[in-house]
Amino acid sequence: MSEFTLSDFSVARGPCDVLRDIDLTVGAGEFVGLLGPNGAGKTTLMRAALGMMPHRGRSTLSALPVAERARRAAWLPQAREIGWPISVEDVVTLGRLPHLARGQKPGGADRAAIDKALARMGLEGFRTRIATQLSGGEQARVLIARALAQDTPLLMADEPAAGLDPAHQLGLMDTLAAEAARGRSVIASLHDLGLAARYCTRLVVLWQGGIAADGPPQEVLTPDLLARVFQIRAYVRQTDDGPICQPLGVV
Ligand SMILES: Nc1ncnc2c1ncn2[C@@H]1O[C@H](COP(=O)(O)OP(=O)(O)OP(=O)(O)O)[C@@H](O)[C@H]1O
Repeated sequence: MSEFTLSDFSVARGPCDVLRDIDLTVGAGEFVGLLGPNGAGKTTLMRAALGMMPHRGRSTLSALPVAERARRAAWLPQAREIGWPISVEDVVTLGRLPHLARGQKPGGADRAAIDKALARMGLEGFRTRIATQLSGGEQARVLIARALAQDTPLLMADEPAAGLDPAHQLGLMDTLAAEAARGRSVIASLHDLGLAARYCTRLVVLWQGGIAADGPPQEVLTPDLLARVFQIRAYVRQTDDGPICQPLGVV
């Protein structure tokens, strides 16, 4: 089942098209790593697809009424700062708002989703902490937990691993992969090609306004693509632990 489709999708920022005539469909169970050098349009694609930015062409998400969109897609933006001095539990509870009628209090199913999201991000001991008093990486984990608690068929995340320590990066990628394996669609922009190769079921590479490559990691991360798009050479191997991609140098 397709959770998300873009057709003839173009986005202008300033006088130029950043994305031109993109066609992309993401199905249930896919964990898509959205790759591309700085400025390739990864954030633009996700924000415009969600209807947060004007675009031409069609996005099945932005076509939905706002309330329905929030039940279909959770969004984790690149900026990870939490603005209000409220508890971690209250921040994560905000993820349940799309499922509540106006003025309705969270019920048993909401509490269960909140508890599960806190546990997935290793935040049970942080419940009552004031979110603004946490470290940058801890705040990032709280916002990821909020997106998980939203419990939507689609999860879109802009550089979710940025700022996390190695154990929490791996834990996060395990979590996102598990969400996809359970039938959700996950789209995450990533700069870490190693994490992308290891965890994503599919990589979509944006470059020069279009899709330069789209497929399983081992088919996408070729020496030619790495040199042409990323200007790097890398060690890429299939191992018992999955594909490994370690950048080695600039070409
Ligand atoms: N307000 C703006 N006006 C004009 N151009 C913009 C504006 N915002 C972004 N851009 C340009 O749009 C292009 C795509 O930006 P975008 O943030 O989507 O890239 P990205 O792939 O997410 O980059 P990064 O990896 O650096 O986060 C960039 O060239 C950027 O300079």
